[in-house]
Amino acid sequence: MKNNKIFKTSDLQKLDKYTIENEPVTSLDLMERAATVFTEKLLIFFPNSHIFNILAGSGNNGGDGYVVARLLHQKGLNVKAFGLHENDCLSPDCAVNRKRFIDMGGCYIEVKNPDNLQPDENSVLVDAIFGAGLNRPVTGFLGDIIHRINCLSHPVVAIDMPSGLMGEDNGENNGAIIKADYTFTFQFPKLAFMFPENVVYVGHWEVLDIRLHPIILREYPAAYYYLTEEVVASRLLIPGKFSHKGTLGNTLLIVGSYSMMGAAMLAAKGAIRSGTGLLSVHVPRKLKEMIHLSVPEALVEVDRNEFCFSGVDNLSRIQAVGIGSGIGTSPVTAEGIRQLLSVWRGKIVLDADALNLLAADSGLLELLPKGAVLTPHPKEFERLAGKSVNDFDRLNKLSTFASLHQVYVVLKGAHTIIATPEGECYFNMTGNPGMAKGGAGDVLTGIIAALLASGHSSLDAAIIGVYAHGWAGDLVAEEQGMRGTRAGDIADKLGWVWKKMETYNMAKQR
Ligand SMILES: NC(=O)C1=CN([C@@H]2O[C@H](COP(=O)(O)OP(=O)(O)OC[C@H]3O[C@@H](n4cnc5c(N)ncnc54)[C@H](OP(=O)(O)O)[C@@H]3O)[C@@H](O)[C@H]2O)[C@@H](O)CC1
Ligand SMILES: Nc1ncnc2c1ncn2[C@@H]1O[C@H](COP(=O)(O)OP(=O)(O)O)[C@@H](O)[C@H]1O
Ligand SMILES: [K+]
Repeated sequence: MKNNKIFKTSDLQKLDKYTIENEPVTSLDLMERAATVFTEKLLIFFPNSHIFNILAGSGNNGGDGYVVARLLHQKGLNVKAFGLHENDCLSPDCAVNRKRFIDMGGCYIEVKNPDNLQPDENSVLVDAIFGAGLNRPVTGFLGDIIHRINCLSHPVVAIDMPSGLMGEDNGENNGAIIKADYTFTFQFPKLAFMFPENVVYVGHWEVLDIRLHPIILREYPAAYYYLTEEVVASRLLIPGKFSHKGTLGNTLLIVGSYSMMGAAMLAAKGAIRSGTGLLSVHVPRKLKEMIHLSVPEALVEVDRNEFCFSGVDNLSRIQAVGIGSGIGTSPVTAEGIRQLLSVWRGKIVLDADALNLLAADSGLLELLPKGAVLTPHPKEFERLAGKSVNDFDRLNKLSTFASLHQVYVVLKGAHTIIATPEGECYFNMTGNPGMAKGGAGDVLTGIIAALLASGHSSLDAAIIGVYAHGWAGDLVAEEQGMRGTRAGDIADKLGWVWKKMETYNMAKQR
């Protein structure tokens, strides 16, 4: 798990230095390696383009740009490099590579005035002005250049980072930032790529492996991680030959109210597809038949109240509770939750209205068992933790909230974030906008509850559940497109996802 780290861009120099000293490799060769994988990727995305204009700054990002220019030139492609240097103070590797490009007859144009930047028609622009070395907002000459590039209609591909974007916090970044269509970044995704507000700059991004030293990647600390199939699948518990419904956990879902019955069914469908031995669904009396009909495998437990949740009596055979989807926020339900949290110290996942009730009464928050999993979307999280000024601020609030209350918080979004009480955050990489539909979150609650009941820790249930849910959504989108994706389809595809993870897991064990 610890290998998929999102380091800070300011740590990059140390990772770089360690690699250079211990591989060993010269910094020039490392630059050559990085620019080579970038060029390969560029040509996959633009195989039929013959005109490339490289926009090169004065640091090592610019150095990469000059190497890319040389490699494209060597392939016989039409390349022009624009030198965007405020003075002639280039980094040593940038200077060497600019010279190499010019010496081999490459077309080099030095731009001293933004108006003189005239890219070729139909060219692909490669942004190599700034990368990870950016340490202040871009203004002045280079700011004007960036504004000018953003007004053009050419496709823009950024090397490592869109120039002007800080790796982490852009809250106070009022400088110019390149709006790239693609960003091919080195070794690990940068934290800023995870934030919705930066998608306009980063575009579609991919990580390129430039083989920084494996020891430093493993040892160097990070607080942020991203999820991959390998790390997620390895956490999934596989039922043994002699497992039976009694050993695979009994999940209790407390879901639904008279006006929100669909949420109950979707959560139940998510759970029943996620390996729980038994599923009990606690619903108001009015919903009893619907659960029987839509999820016949579930045991249905009926609330004393006809229309909404008001309390549970017997939790003795339950391994995990999932509560919230469609329960409403009536005072009766708030009292029911208080009663539940006063007695239940085991595994629990809380979603939707359960979170809204916690937000309305901090006394309830204090009753949460240690290690509870909360699955808010951004609005629900705002109710719990207050407004955030930007995405980076929200991330900090998320971490603080998880540590303060000793809970795992799953902040749902395009890159759902799982924040732990220890201050770590895991970013999910599966899922697609087709999942932005009512009910998708209810399915997730069911999945996480079932994973908790079947023996997974809170962290593993959250990580596996989020990843699997997004993957199932991707499979649905592949088959029938994003527009037609329904929340229920996500639940139906889960079987495939578990099968793939189990196969992966078993192949690893062999
Ligand atoms: N290990 C890896 O992953 C590898 C990384 N490689 C590549 O190196 C890139 C990082 O290179 P880099 O450190 O030279 O920084 P880069 O972004 O080119 O900036 C240059 C200089 O600009 C300055 N500056 C900062 N902000 C400014 C501003 N607003 N306006 C004006 N000036 C500003 C600042 O210097 P200062 O002015 O502070 O002295 C800074 O040092 C990385 O993104 C990747 O492409 C690969 O080649 C090999 C392996
Ligand atoms: N653009 C997106 N990319 C990936 N996943 C998404 C996207 N939009 C929404 N999702 C996922 O869909 C689910 C929506 O959940 P939620 O907002 O709680 O909906 P509901 O409450 O209606 O069930 C979350 O798991 C979220 O991560
Ligand atoms: K760049």
